[in-house]
Amino acid sequence: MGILEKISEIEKEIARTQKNKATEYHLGLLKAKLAKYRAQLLEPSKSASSKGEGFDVMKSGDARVALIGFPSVGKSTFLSLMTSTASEAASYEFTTLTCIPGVIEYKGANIQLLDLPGIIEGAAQGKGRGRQVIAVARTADVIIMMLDATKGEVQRSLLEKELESVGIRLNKHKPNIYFKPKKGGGISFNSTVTLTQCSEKLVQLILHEYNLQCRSAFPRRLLPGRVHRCDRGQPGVHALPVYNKIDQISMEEVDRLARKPNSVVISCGMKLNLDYLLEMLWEYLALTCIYTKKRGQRPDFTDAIILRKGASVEHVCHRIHRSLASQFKYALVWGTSTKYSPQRVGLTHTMEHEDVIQIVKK
Ligand SMILES: Nc1nc2c(ncn2[C@@H]2O[C@H](COP(=O)(O)OP(=O)(O)OP(=O)(O)O)[C@@H](O)[C@H]2O)c(=O)[nH]1
Ligand SMILES: [K+]
Ligand SMILES: [Mg+2]
Repeated sequence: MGILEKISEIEKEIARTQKNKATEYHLGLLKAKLAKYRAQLLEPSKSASSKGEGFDVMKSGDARVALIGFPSVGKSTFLSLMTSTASEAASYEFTTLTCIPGVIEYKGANIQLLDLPGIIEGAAQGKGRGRQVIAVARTADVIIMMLDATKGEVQRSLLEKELESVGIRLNKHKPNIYFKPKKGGGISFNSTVTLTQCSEKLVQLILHEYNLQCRSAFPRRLLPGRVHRCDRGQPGVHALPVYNKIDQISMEEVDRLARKPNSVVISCGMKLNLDYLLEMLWEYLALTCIYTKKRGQRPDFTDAIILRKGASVEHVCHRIHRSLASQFKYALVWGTSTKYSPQRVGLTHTMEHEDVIQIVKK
């Protein structure tokens, strides 16, 4: 039996099982199985990826951003506008059939931007190219959820549903369950709220289904009737909702969309608000630019070291040279991360955006 058939079998069984106290465990297990199979749908299949379908794009640059959305919302138009790569755009759906990479150069960073085919409802279950598209999306640091401003709110919730069903975390939620590897093995159960709809035993069964016995679980909040995906500590991908084509709607409507939490409104056609989108993207990516300086010389502002937010002096050392950290004596740092400029710091000092660093070796 293929995965799709297994999924539909389980869905049927869930539908015909009466929901009550006696069937609670059974239903919980069915849902856990369902979640497991759906996740398997996204695992890259050897046959699909080797056929040169253009989905195996090499990661390059300092970060990766994927454009996800329904057909004809303007993903390719956006890529062609923001990068030097041209991706064919047209007024018919499914113009783009592969993954097309471009590079956005911003604040000294090279951000890889991926144009992808439009997804359709049910993409998560493997409809259309959904499976490949979502597999690429999972490799991105940030997803731009592109929406057509003329299409109304329903589009956004459909897209969010697709992404959430495959465990792509959207900004509004914190993960409900997370895991920390535990050396001794076994499951230790902890909840930070009173459990009214589920019990420790059910959680243990679900975790067992996921083969996670050797990890400890800390469910924060278990919602009735829902099995939460367990991502085995994988960091989530953050999604930024962007409404395109605002040139087609009224000012009132633009204003309403722009005020929604975490949303950005743009028009690729009229090049409106693209700078703001880049700023938001930069914040979502949380990258930090560090400039280096040699003793007695001015900082080199032409060549920044791009690191994740929260990076330490040690991270900077590793980026410059593999063995630098072992020869490290101290560093002088100028910028917002220090009280004085320059300040003498050690390897654990946390760098901030646009700090200047001079490393002194032993
Ligand atoms: N009015 C208006 N039209 C736009 C805008 N951006 C894109 N379009 C048009 O929307 C249509 C679809 O654009 P594409 O860039 O092909 O959209 P896509 O999301 O890549 O589509 P698929 O690859 O088919 O999924 C084209 O006719 C574009 O010219 C915009 O800001 N305003
Ligand atoms: K199109
Ligand atoms: Mg396209």
